[in-house]
Amino acid sequence: MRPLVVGTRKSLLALTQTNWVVQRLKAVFPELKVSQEKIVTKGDRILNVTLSKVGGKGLFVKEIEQALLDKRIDFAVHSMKDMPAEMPPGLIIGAVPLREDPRDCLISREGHTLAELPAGAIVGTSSLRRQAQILAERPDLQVKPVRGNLDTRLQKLKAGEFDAIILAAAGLMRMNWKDEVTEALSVNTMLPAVGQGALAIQCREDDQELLQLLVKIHHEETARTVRAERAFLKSFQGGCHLPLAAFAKQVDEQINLTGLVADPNGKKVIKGSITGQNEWELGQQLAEQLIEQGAKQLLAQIQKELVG
Ligand SMILES: NCc1[nH]cc(CCC(=O)O)c1CC(=O)O
Repeated sequence: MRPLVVGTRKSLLALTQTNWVVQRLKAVFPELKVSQEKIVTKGDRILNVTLSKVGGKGLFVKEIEQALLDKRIDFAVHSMKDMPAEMPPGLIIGAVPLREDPRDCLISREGHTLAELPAGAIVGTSSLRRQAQILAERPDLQVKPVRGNLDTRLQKLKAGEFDAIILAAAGLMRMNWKDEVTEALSVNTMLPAVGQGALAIQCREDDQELLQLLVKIHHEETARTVRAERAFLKSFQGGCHLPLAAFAKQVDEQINLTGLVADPNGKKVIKGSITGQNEWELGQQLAEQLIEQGAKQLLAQIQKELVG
């Protein structure tokens, strides 16, 4: 095998995820040589701006995809949830490793769970998906935006800017920060983002040599569940940063997919579930089910408010 170059963002989480994948490859192929190329993405350069105002998804992957197409790098490790529904021609997700904990976690300064937070407490999140579900459960709380990398957000919490923040369990686990977690929120209370907790290893679709290595760290059950979630996302042309959530699990050979579209203030939540075999059909059918309940109009209205 030729020496490989892996492209990565330079955030602590991106580096940790990339190293995890490289270690797993090296465990299977001890002779493998992999060097690292750090890439600064638009999302990294504008960390102080609310993502929903600048177009959301895709911000963290564009420059990396260009480096793949230019052959400056051979593969890249992304958080699946940062991947837009569509991918540029010539690139594919070559492997999806075993998913980490898909849940969201509450981290509160004084150790209060979501149910225990006092009325009026300030919860930091810039995700409309998290905001909507928190306010649906606890309309008496306040939500304030928070940006920055995981480490920055934890610092802001400790500095007293918020009473609690919400972060993906997966990031905290991978960083070895699970002791920070006050409460892992059930997927019933807080339906995760599409692909949350999973990684996407992206490469050129004609790189057979590399694809043969990547199958060794592929986890098909994770890939199936994520396909169902991404099919749901794609049905809403969901490139954007909207209050949309989906989570799938495999039960026996069946996939059970739950999806949600909500109003950012949590007053309206459209939610449904579906079970079946074919991931793409499930995602589309569930989307149709929610569209019949008004999901399209709700998203269109939110999009208008974000742009306006
Ligand atoms: N939005 C940024 C982002 N992208 C992936 C993760 C965490 C890891 C994952 O979900 O796979 C995070 C941080 C967070 O949302 O708390």
